[in-house]
Amino acid sequence: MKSDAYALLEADDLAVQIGERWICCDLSLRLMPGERLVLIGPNGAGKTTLLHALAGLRDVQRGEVRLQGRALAEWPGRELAQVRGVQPQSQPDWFAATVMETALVGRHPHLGRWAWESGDDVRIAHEALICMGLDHMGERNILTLSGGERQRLAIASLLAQQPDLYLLDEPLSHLDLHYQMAVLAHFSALAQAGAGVVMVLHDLNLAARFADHVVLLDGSGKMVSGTADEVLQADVLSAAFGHPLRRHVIEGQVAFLLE
Ligand SMILES: Nc1ncnc2c1ncn2[C@@H]1O[C@H](COP(=O)(O)OP(=O)(O)OP(=O)(O)O)[C@@H](O)[C@H]1O
Repeated sequence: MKSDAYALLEADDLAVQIGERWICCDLSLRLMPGERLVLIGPNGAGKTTLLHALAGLRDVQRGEVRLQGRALAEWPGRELAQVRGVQPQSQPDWFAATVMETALVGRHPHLGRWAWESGDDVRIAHEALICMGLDHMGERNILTLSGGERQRLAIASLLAQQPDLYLLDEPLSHLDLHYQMAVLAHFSALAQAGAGVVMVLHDLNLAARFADHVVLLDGSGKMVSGTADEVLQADVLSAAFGHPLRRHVIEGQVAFLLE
């Protein structure tokens, strides 16, 4: 990744362990505003763990992660939440709330300590709901939403947060084809406008289409990191996933076929 100018997210010589297992041992990366990094790898390889380490949600065994040049550990929680947003893999709902109330949660890092949401906050949350096709459901109880609708609401809450860096853990899960493309196109547009995007994806074809950089974790503590073109090669992926793949370019788009 580029090394000049100001980096949104940087990791130096990062080593991350979970239980007895090493997820990665010497990961260095530099994500500039406008760039999209995709994490791929087999089940259990450590993508969520690495995403959480990059988000500052878990300790690392060695190395440092910096956001806008400042170590994650040095960010006060509220300021951190204004600058980096995380969409977790799943969000269990224990209590009833409306769709609009849940979208407005994304605004909380921007509110004063005792302040209520302003008209601007409601407008931003409403725009996020429009973006995810949920604006007609603002008063619905979230416990009545389908899996895909709940996922779109989680993304709407994150959009309402308006951070500079988005970290997305399987943002496409439960989504139909239309919303898979809509979500990836929207985050790409945010990147074009200067945001940084890190996302865990399982679909290699979509990774090829929407990644600038890729980190592949193979599940044994080894990883391959580079541009999308460097990492998304049939031999590399076949070895990591333990299944032979062929890479084709169809009408200008990379497509992987399973053998
Ligand atoms: N607290 C824990 N103690 C030990 N091992 C754990 C713990 N939490 C998770 N793991 C293991 O760490 C590994 C990495 O988990 P992680 O969720 O990061 O993988 P992943 O690549 O995101 O997987 P998936 O594609 O299935 O979502 C898994 O093998 C998981 O079982």
